[in-house]
Amino acid sequence: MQESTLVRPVEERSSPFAVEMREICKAWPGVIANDHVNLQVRKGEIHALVGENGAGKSTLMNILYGLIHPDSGEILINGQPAHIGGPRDAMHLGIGMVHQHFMLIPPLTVAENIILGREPGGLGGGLNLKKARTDIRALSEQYGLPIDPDARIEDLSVGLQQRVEILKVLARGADILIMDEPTGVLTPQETYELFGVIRGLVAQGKTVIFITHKLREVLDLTDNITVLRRGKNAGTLVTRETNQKEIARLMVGREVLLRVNKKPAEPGPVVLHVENVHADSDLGLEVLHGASFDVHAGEILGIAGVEGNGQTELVEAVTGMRHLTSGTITIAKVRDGKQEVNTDITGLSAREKRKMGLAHIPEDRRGSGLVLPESIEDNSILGRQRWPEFSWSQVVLLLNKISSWAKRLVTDFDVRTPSIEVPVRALSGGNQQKVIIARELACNPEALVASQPTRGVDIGAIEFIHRRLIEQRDAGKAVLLISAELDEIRSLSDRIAVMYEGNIVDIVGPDATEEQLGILMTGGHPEHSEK
Ligand SMILES: Nc1ncnc2c1ncn2[C@@H]1O[C@H](COP(=O)(O)OP(=O)(O)OP(=O)(O)O)[C@@H](O)[C@H]1O
Repeated sequence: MQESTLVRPVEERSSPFAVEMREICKAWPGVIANDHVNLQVRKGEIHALVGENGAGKSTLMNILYGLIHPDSGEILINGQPAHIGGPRDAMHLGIGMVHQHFMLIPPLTVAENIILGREPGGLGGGLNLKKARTDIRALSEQYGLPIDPDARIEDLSVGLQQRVEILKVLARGADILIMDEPTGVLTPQETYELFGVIRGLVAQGKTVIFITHKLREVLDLTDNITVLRRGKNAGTLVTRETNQKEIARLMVGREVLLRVNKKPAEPGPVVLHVENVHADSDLGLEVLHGASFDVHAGEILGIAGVEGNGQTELVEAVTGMRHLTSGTITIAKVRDGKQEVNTDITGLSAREKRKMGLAHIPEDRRGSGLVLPESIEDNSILGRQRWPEFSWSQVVLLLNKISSWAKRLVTDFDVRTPSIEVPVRALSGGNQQKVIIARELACNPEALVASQPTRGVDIGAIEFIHRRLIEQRDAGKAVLLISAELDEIRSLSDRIAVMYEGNIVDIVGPDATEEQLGILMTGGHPEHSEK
């Protein structure tokens, strides 16, 4: 993807601003999300908007799209002052937003979704499905976004659903596309394809504002970068004149360790034993075909695999969220380097497994990790309400205990929030993830299952989370790490189990190359693998 770093001719770089946001201010209760923020995006460029979780990126983009009203500040679109009272105004100004969480209706077709909410006078007009189909085909062709207009959204992969979102925005006549972490939900292949699409869009005169936490993507794809830090401008950079280290420093305000520092593992006895596990998918088809592995005390076992090869179901089976059709799972307590008790936890519920010492950082933090409308305080004891230390026998004592517990987690894990009463919905993605990690680690587990632990979180938080996982390992815990990021798997794991078509096909050492792993992940057999 190296050739992709765009070096634009000078004339083009000095083209007029498509978007100019001046001195934008927006305060939420207890936090200033945008504090006199400025953003200048030239027509026809890919502009990266980066910053730590909670830096104010989504707030700024929601203001540009009219979803939030700024307290003060000025917006100019194509050099003209603009009043953006709502998304309808934004659309009229040619601004479109590709949301992080798709806004599509799953049982409807692509064409029906694109028609819905379309502005009269836009593509096709009215509810003429036939015309819509033709127009979608034309747009697909023009921008290199092939899609079947009659496919149902629920039958499409995440990558294709995103394609529909992009088409929807284009069909409404958008010239300026805001993309809020579009790669967060994509596989590496889908990301690669998306980059091709984005390059095609700007080649045809569109302007793209691209929010991401992945600095490699910033360097590969964008032309200029605006960095926000704690609600303020931290800097603007020309992509081809900068590097990961400089961007990271601007984002976080200090040097960030981009590689993981760790000493060699000192593995002890087996803590988590998974043997010959079979389980069915939601549709009743077998997805796990006898997966087996052990995780030892004091080691991180990484699971690598192309997404969709049973990793999600494996995590659910191990943590008690999916029924096993056969197989065995045991967890052992290890004290002073020796196994004390070994318990069969195969058929236990998630709550019972947690009680036996199995902690879980779930993949889907918004769905199964947190209760979004509830406070940090309430979320900090989620799954532990029935534990003896939180007994209801002395209510006042109990409330004080929960409050000081939540405060401690917030301090220890650097959760950026004005107070513990704040609903977790109002926290940024990375801070939500920290609440889950704090809660799970604070119960001193024997084994930790960490599923996509750094998805959607910023580099400062990634460094923090990686350090915590290694601390768990060094404290003699067994850590099972599932991640779609091969770099993350390779830098953290002491051994790497490769998953392919519902099975663990091999377990290799930490020095396996990306290429060797890639071959295993696609069903091949490289020569150098060690059990
Ligand atoms: N609706 C809201 N109510 C209260 N506070 C909010 C709301 N939306 C955002 N905030 C707060 O405003 C600040 C900026 O949040 P914002 O979502 O803009 O950050 P971000 O840079 O997009 O973060 P992330 O990378 O995690 O998505 C955070 O402190 C967040 O908790």
